[in-house]
Amino acid sequence: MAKSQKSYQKVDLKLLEGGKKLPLVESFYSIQGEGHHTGKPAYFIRVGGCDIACHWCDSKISWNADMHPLVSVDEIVNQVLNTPARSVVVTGGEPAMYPLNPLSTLIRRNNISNFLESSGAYEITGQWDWICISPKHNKHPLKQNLERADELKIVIFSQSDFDFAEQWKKEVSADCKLLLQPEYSQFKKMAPLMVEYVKAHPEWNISLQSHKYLDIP
Ligand SMILES: C[S@@+](CC[C@H](N)C(=O)[O-])C[C@H]1O[C@@H](n2cnc3c(N)ncnc32)[C@H](O)[C@@H]1O
Ligand SMILES: Nc1nc2[nH]cc(C(=O)O)c2c(=O)[nH]1
Ligand code: SF4
Ligand SMILES: [Mg+2]
Repeated sequence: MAKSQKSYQKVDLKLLEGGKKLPLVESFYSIQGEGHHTGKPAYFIRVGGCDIACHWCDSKISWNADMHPLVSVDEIVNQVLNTPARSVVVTGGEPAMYPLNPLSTLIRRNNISNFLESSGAYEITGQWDWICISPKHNKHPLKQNLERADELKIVIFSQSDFDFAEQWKKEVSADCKLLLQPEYSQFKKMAPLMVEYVKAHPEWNISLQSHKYLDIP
């Protein structure tokens, strides 16, 4: 059967040797485009595999883990060390589907900060300097992940997502950064509503996917 790009194929966890290897979609040195740390240089590690299937996902290429090679975390982190990067963003796909202890530990052992981007729908393993949770309608985040989130980033696709955002705000810590991010294709429609919402609810801030405007990965 041909490998499908846009369908989820579960990777055999045994092949990952407890997280010493991970399916790697891509890795690149760029600028954190989203969220509280927008504008900071960071090395990105995009892990393959996600079964959550957000219809507007901008990383559908990553859904099928089978499409991407298993790469050792040593090799991945060695690539980081060939750059001046001081921070690493681990994203996907849904990276929390995998044991992340070996990767998170190795990044930190090299005195590099590690940031995680996750839907929060799976138990997050590893030690992280910054956890961004972006809750999804298809599979809700786990309570324990919300409690340890440094940043809550809600994608605003339609008006009802403002209520969705308020629902998750109740579950995060008092110092968690609260961000609303326009779904990219709905920018023109939702951005003006978001501006009014944030002016009326100043605990929320706006996050734009600035890398898309800078035309960088
Ligand atoms: C591709 S996801 C990977 C990490 C994880 N699966 C998650 O969803 O948080 C990275 C970030 O991009 C956001 N995102 C994905 N597609 C988007 C889109 N079309 N517009 C705005 N944000 C998007 C997600 O909500 C998430 O915060
Ligand atoms: N520049 C840049 N910043 C990002 N922040 C989060 C991203 C992601 O896909 O998780 C991302 C991304 O894909 N590119
Ligand atoms: S959870 Fe993240 S990677 Fe998975 S489909 Fe949604 S946006 Fe894409
Ligand atoms: Mg992205």
